[in-house]
Parts: sequence; structure tokens; C-alpha cells
Amino acid sequence: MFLWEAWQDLTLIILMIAAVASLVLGIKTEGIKEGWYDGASIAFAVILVIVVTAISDYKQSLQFQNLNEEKRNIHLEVIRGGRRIEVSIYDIVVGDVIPLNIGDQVPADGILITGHSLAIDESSMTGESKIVHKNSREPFLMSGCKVADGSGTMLVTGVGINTEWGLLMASISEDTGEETPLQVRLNGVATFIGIVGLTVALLVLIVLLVRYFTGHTKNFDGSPQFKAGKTKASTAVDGAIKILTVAVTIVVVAVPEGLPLAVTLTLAYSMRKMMRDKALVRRLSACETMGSATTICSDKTGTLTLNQMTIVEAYSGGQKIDPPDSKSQLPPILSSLLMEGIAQNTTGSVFVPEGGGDPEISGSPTEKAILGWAVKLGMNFDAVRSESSIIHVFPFNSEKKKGGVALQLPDSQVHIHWKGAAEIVLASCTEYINASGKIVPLDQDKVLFFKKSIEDMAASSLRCVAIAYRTYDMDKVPADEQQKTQWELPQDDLVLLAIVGIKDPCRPGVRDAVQLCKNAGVKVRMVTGDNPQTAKAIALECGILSSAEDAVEPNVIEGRVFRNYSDAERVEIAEKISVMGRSSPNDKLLFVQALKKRGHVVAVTGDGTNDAPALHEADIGLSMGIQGTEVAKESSDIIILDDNFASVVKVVRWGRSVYANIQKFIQFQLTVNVAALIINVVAAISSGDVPLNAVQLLWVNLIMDTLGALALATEPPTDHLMHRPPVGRREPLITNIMWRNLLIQAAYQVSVLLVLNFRGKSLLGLEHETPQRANKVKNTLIFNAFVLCQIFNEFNARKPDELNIFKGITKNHLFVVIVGITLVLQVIIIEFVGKFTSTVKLNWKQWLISAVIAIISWPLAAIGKLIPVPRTPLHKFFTKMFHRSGNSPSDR
Ligand SMILES: Nc1ncnc2c1ncn2[C@@H]1O[C@H](COP(=O)(O)OP(=O)(O)OP(=O)(O)O)[C@@H](O)[C@H]1O
Ligand SMILES: [Ca+2]
Repeated sequence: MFLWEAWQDLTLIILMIAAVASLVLGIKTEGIKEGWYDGASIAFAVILVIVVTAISDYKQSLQFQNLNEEKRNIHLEVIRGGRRIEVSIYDIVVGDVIPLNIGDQVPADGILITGHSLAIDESSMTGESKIVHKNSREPFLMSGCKVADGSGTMLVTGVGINTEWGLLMASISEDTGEETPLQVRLNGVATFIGIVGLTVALLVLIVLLVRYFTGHTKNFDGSPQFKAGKTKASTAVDGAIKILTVAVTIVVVAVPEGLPLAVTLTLAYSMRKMMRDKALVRRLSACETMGSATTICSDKTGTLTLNQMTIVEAYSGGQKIDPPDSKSQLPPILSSLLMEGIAQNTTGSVFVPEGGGDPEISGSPTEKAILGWAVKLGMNFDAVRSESSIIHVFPFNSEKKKGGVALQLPDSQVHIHWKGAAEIVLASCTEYINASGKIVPLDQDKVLFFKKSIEDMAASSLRCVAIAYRTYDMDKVPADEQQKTQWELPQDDLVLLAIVGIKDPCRPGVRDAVQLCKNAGVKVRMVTGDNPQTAKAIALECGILSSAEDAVEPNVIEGRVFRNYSDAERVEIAEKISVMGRSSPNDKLLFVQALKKRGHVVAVTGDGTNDAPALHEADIGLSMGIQGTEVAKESSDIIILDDNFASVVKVVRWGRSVYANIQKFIQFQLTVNVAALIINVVAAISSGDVPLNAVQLLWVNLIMDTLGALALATEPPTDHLMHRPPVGRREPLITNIMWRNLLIQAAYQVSVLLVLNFRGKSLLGLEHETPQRANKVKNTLIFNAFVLCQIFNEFNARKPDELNIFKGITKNHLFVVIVGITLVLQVIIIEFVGKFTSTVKLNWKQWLISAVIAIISWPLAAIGKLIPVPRTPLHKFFTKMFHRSGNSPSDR
């Protein structure tokens, strides 16, 4: 890599030396007034190339810096004046109280105020992956560490540079110089082109030198330019330098320095635009990988649904409560136990503003729904919470799908409350409280009744949560702090208090997004922690399952069933699975692995802390900006800021556009490369002179490299991109379609220009001019036609496989501006500053000829697109042919 960069500089350095030499010699032979043009124009062109490249590099790095800052700007909840508000991590001040939950990042230095089984992963600070338990004896929290388990609140004592983390961050700077797979592949292409260019340049150099020194290079009067012994040494050196300059210029043309630029440009451009589409790119390469994704495994809650939950059905006291918030249907004892469970067994909170007003409920959407329901039933959050004290907490996690709390009541009674996935909690219940407030055994009929209610609610896409409790002996509660942290809350013989159905409507627009994926050949799968029935109902609603007939095993599968298959069986059925319900985060990981083994490029969305392994394993991990924990975000490649599935699909679109833009640029650049090289080589070998001189080639180089990258790299994505199958893992960068377009254009340009080169004088009616002028006019015309060809071909490059090359052109302002500028500069070069480029003014007829030559490339490209090409990549054909001929002896 370094060599490559150095080498690029080397060519420019040689050119600079050539410029100086040519300046000195020019002034010496032709006098100060006339002789400086050649050298000065080369020098100017080189400087222009360097400056333009440097400016665009600089601008790109600035943009990445902005995005990096955005990446660190975390939003979180703080408690100020008893009320929870959301602030940016930069706005935390000393004295703030911050709630900590599993998966959070400790945002500042501070001390623990309250906490339950709070465990902190301090590996980011200390380097060792050790989980440290925090309690009143060890209350110090360092910013930058992750909450591995439990929950609590902390008081901020230090922020920013005054924290341990801030000190650490100040001493190391982040490394952003990572290369994406596309860039690696491009480097391969670039090196190849460079080597070809170098060979060609060497060839031209040798041929021209030999011809020159053997006296085969003629002046216009027919006398040889070099006669051994007669020509002055300085003239000879001058001639040799001119030849060397041409050779070096060919190398400059061949070196595709625009390629890396094009990549950074498209990536930076896409990243910026993706921000607007609510996707924050954490790892650059994810952009392009997303374009080749063949399947997306999406969460349900919050991604496909709105995450605005309300309780719409409730069963309690052995019957349905209708409407769900009618207080009068609950016996008082049941009601108070329910309130106790809801208020204490939660990570959310209710804030009642002083002087009235609606209570503000915060917490996760599920918690909010349940707390909201209890408030409607008449719960006074603060009062209930002060009635009992918490002994121990088992926080909710997606593995167990339930959470519990042990409470000590004033009369030394112990209550253990559980809340979690309905059928799981119901399975641990042996009793329930009936309509008259009595605890009665849960008989067969009642179990069936509750199971049936859960199924009914799930079938109408409700999320079911059950709430249960039991009493416990104070004596059996571990007394010692240390033992208490290890205490497993008893979770059997529960008394069922209530089962609620929570409605979480489908996001509007998700159906369309899923359809879009289907058209684009990307299969959408749902992996959810929710009940399979609920999952199925939502999947049908948003089009992941197309009909009820589809909704059978193994299309819809339970996580437990999938988990119990063998590795091979899992790979076998993974393809068919559209919906996985009641899955644990580990099932998600197994699913991703199975899909990857099947050759899929897998995108996975996740929000929870234990989604991290799956996010990591996936080709592209997408985390959720709102619901996602810090840990999930850190394991992801892209953060979906609005948690919306539709935004995930937009990322696919952008990814494809990155890939397509690079391909467009490569096609454009290779055409110029191939044409320029062939023209110069053929001309050099046959006549000893090149029609395109150094300064002209440098201008062509600028058009095709820097300007070309600018014009083509920022094409916005089109719907066309979403109507073809994904490229997957192994499609070559230069497809057969590109080869076809490229070869047609290059062949056309080469043949027309070579005809002009050899027959131009008679074709253009220049016989009566002096040979010197005739030659200059001819070469100017070739140069002009060549440049115009590139400008027109730039339009062709926009649409490699569509007939209408102008579609959406008005949306790409940069393209129009760049093409416009190129055209104006070309006119200026030909008409006004010909001295520098060794060109002459052209009359309108000659302009017309150039324009006609160039414009023919449009119909030509259109005709070319009608030629069908095989889908098998070209190089595979060759390897196959080679294989066949290589194998034939043994075949016989
Ligand atoms: N805070 C909570 N307290 C008690 N039970 C909960 C809570 N949150 C969710 N549940 C129950 O646990 C089940 C599974 O939750 P889990 O977190 O595994 O999935 P999810 O993240 O909600 O869904 P998805 O994976 O689609 O995002 C839910 O269906 C619900 O019944
Ligand atoms: Ca989840």
C-alpha cells in the first residue's frame, strides 16, 4: 500500500523533473519568450492534479470526522428534580442522577445511590474482562464501562475530560483508516491497471527512443530529427526528454488514482445521506455489504411494530375484565397485590407533576403499557412503592423472558412477584385469585381457560404478559449480603394475578418495505422473543408471510424447536424459516450461523444486550437507536436511529447504490484508459509520434479521474436498483455487462481516432496547409474528439444496463455541473490557451466533426445494450475452458 502511494508520487515527481528540464531546454533553444510554454504547462497540469486531489481528500476526511462525532453523541435519560428527561451525553452535569439498566454504558464517573445485583463490565477501562459487582461497599462507577447485569441509579461526580475515561480517550486517537472489502478489491483492480499501464509506457518509451536515435523520427520536411554526430547534444537530450515525458504521462493516465477517491466519495456521500434516512454508519464497509445482503432477520418489537403499547385486554380474578381498566370488577385484595407487583417489579417509573396534570410514565414500552394500565386502575406509584422494601431483584431478560422481585412488607411478610411471557409464567402457577378475592387451586379447566385466552389474544397479534406472586418465609431469605446477591428467587407455586394483552400496532409503511425487499430478491425473516402466535399474526399483517397456508412449521417455528435440531438439520431448514417465535438471543445466533452456512449475506437487527453475539456474527449488524442498548450498538455496524424497518430497507438501497456507483466509475475510467493506451501505442509504434502529448493526457487524466469520480460517485440511488437480485458474495466487480459497454466504446474511439491519425489530413482537406500546421490541426482534432467522446460517454456510464441514460439526471446536480465545467474548460483550452496544450484553434466545421464523432457514442451504447451477455462472469469462462482443455487427455 505504501509502495503504491509512493509510486504514485514518484510518477508525479518524474513529471515535475521533466517539466523543469523541458523548461530549461525550451528557454535555451527557443528563447525566454517562446520556450517556457511546454515546461510550464506540464508543471501547471501536475500541480493542478495534486491540488484537486488534495482538496477532495481533505474535504472527505472532514466529513468522516463529523460523522464520528455524531457516533459518540449518545442520548440517555437522567433524573433531574425527580423527573426523567432525555439529554445528550455531552450535556450531563455533576449532580445528575442517572438510571442504569442492563446494557447501558456508564456515561460519567459517579457513585452508586441505589442498585440491585448491579454488575459492571470494566474491561474497557482495565483491559481485563472481569465483571465487578457494585454495592454500597464498592460504589464507584467509571464512565465508559458497561452494565452487565442488574439495575440502579448513580450520582454523577465527574464528566468529560475529568473522568478516567476522558483521560484515556484524550491520550489515544481513534483509528479510522480501516479498509473496506470493496476497497481491497479495488486495490487489486488498480494494481492490475497500473501494471498494464507501466508495461505499455515502457514499450512506448523503448520504441520511441529507438526510432529517435536511429533517425527514423522525421521532421515535417522529411529530414530525420536525429543524425548521429550531427545533432547537437542539447537537442538530443531535449528530444529524449520529450519522449520520456510522454511515457511517464502514459503511466499517470494508467494509474487510477481516482478509484480510491471514488470510493471515499460515494461512501461519504452515502453516509451523509443515510443519516437523513435515519441510519448511522459505524463501520464503513457495512454500507457496501448491505447492498449485497440476501436476507434480513428483523426483530419484531419496535422494528416492525410501532413500540407504542397499550393494554387492550385483561384477564384477572379468573375472568375477562372488560373494559380492561374497569376497577370495579377486581376484588380489593387482588387489586392491591396487583398494584404492589406492578409498582415494585418494574424498571420504569411514574412521575406525577406537582399541581396536577397527567402522570408521566417512563420505562420500556412494555413497562409503560403495564404501568399505564395500573395507573388507570387507580395505582398511586409512590405510595405503593413506599409500602414495602425491595430485598432482591431478578431483572427481566430475554433468555428467561421473565423478571422478578422479592419484597419485605412491614409485617415481615415476604412477597415474591413475577412478571413475564404469559405462557411461561402461567406454567409456574398452581393457584389463582378468584373473583371474590380467594386464593383457589388452578384446576385443569381453569388452565385450559387461561391458555385459550392467551392463544386468542396472540392470534389477534397481542403481546401477552402474565403477572403472578407468591409468599415466602423471611427465615429462608439469605441474611448475608454476599449470599443475597447469589440468591435465585423461588419461581414455582405461584399465584396468578393477571394476564394482559398488549397491542403494539404494525408500523405504517412496513408492508411496503417488505414488498420492496421481495422485489429486490431479499428475504425478510422475523426473529422475535414474542409468542409464535403473536409473531405469526404480525408477520401476516406486514406481509412477511403471504398467506395463512404459509404459516405452518417450519415456516413458523418456535425457538426451542429450532434450538434442539442438530447443526446440519438447522442449516437444512434455515432457508424455509420466515418467523421464529419465543426465540432466545442464542437462537438468533444459531439462525444467523445456519443462514451464513447456506451462503446467505445476512443482515440482522437487534436491540438487547444479548443480541450482541448475533449482531457480531451477522455480515451486517443493525442496532436500534432508540430501544437499543449501548452494548448492542457497539456490536453493530449500522445504527437505525428511528428503529424502523423501513429505514433498514433504505440502507439496502444505499448499499446497492454505493456498489453501482463504483461500477459506473470503473466502466467510465477503464474505457478512457484502454482507448488512450491503444491510440498512443499504435501511433507510437507506427509513426514514432503520439497524437496525444503529455499536457493533453494530463487533462484527460483529470477528467477521467478526479472529475469523473466526482460526477459519477454521487449518483443518488434509483428504484431500478431494487428491482434486481442482490449481488451476493461472489459476483465480480466488473460484470459482463460492463465489459460489453466498455469494449464497444473503446473500440469505437480507437478506430475513429486512428483513422483520423493516419488519414486525417486528407479526410479533413488539410493537404494545402503546411505539413506542420496540418499536423497540428489533425492532432488538435483528435484531442478534441477524444475529450468530447469521454464527456458523452460519461452519460453512458450513468446507466450501464438501462436504455434511457438521462433518467434522473436533473437530480444529480454535481454531475451536470462537472460535465458543464469540463466542456467549458475544453473550449477554453482549444480556443484560448492552445499554446500550453500545443493545440490550435479549430473552426466551426472541425468542432462539428468532433461533436458528431462524440455524439455517435450515444446510439452506439444503446445498440450495445441490446446485445445479450451471459450471466456467468467472463473470467469463469476462461477458467472453465482452461479446465476442459487441461482435463481432456485424462477424459479420453
Ligand atoms: N419488561 C418486561 N417485563 C415482563 N415481561 C416482559 C417484559 N418485556 C417483555 N416481556 C415478555 O417477554 C417476551 C419476550 O421478550 P423479548 O425481550 O425476548 O422479546 P422482544 O425484544 O420484546 O421482541 P423482539 O425480539 O421482537 O424485539 C414478550 O413477549 C413479553 O411477553
Ligand atoms: Ca429483542
